[in-house]
Parts: sequence; structure tokens; C-alpha cells
Amino acid sequence: MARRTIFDKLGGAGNVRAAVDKFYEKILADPSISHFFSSIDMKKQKAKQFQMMSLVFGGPNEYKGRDMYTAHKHLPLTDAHFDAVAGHFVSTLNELGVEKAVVEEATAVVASTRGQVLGREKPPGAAP
Ligand code: HEM
Repeated sequence: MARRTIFDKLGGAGNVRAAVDKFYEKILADPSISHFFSSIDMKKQKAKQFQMMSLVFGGPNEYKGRDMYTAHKHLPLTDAHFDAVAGHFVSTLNELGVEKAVVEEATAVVASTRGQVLGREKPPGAAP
């Protein structure tokens, strides 16, 4: 039997899209982080986030955006910002009724991006 990816376990593209919508509603309603998105085109951002989530969750690889280091290096982000975003991600999946083990697996993938998002780690293959 083929390995089931997190993308499949979440229920495929429709659910991942629903998760992205809910996730952004939470981010935009959170005054500790919403200002980072004030001049961002959320339609494009959601599309990129969808592609990114599909990719990290083992779904179709259609991600055309920048790596996580390059996408965030101009932003003064702290661990608190990262924790806020990661927290909204977990509550989104919980509210959608995603199984606990799948939430944990998906959260571990998001957690693995912390070093690059906060500028501490460069992407693989980057100049030192
Ligand atoms: C938790 C892990 C995170 C992931 C997986 C993630 C993912 C992404 C992706 C896929 C993009 C689009 C990249 C591109 O335009 O090529 C992006 C851009 C962006 N992210 Fe994140 N992000 C994360 C954390 C954060 C945090 C903590 C913040 C701020 C609170 C943030 C704020 C932004 C902003 C403002 C942009 C747009 C940058 C621009 O176009 O100028 N992200 N992120």
C-alpha cells in the first residue's frame, strides 16, 4: 500500500485550502502579528501558503515561492511571533477536527522551519 502522506490524512486539497483560510483569519485577528501582513496581498499569500503546505505535508509539489529563509529575512521576527503563528496553525487543525496524531505530525514539520523563518539557519545549498 502506498504511504499515506500528511496531505492525504488531512483529507486532500479541499481541507488544506479550508485550513489555510481559517489560519489566515486567525493571524489577521491577532494584534501581536497582524501588522506584518498589513501591506501583503493576502490572495497571493494564501495561494503560496497552500502550495507550501501541500509541499511540506507531502502533497503535490507546486510551490513556486521563496525558501523560508529568503521569504522572511527582511522581517524582524522573534520566537514569540513564530509561536503565535504556530499556535494558530495548531488551533486551526484542531477546530477542523483533524486527528491528534496528524496534528502532531504536521506541527513537527512547521516547527522544523523555525531556524530559517527566524533567520538563524540558511536554506540547504545556500552560500555560508
Ligand atoms: C510558521 C512557519 C511559517 C511558514 C511555513 C511560513 C510560510 C510562508 C510562505 C510560504 C511565504 C511566501 C513566500 C514567498 O513569498 O515566496 C511567507 C511569506 C511571509 N510570511 Fe511566513 N511563514 C511562517 C512564519 C511566519 C511568521 C512567524 C510571520 C510573522 C508573524 C510570517 C510573516 C510572513 C510575511 C509578512 C510574508 C510576506 C513577505 C513578503 O512578501 O514581503 N511568516 N511565509
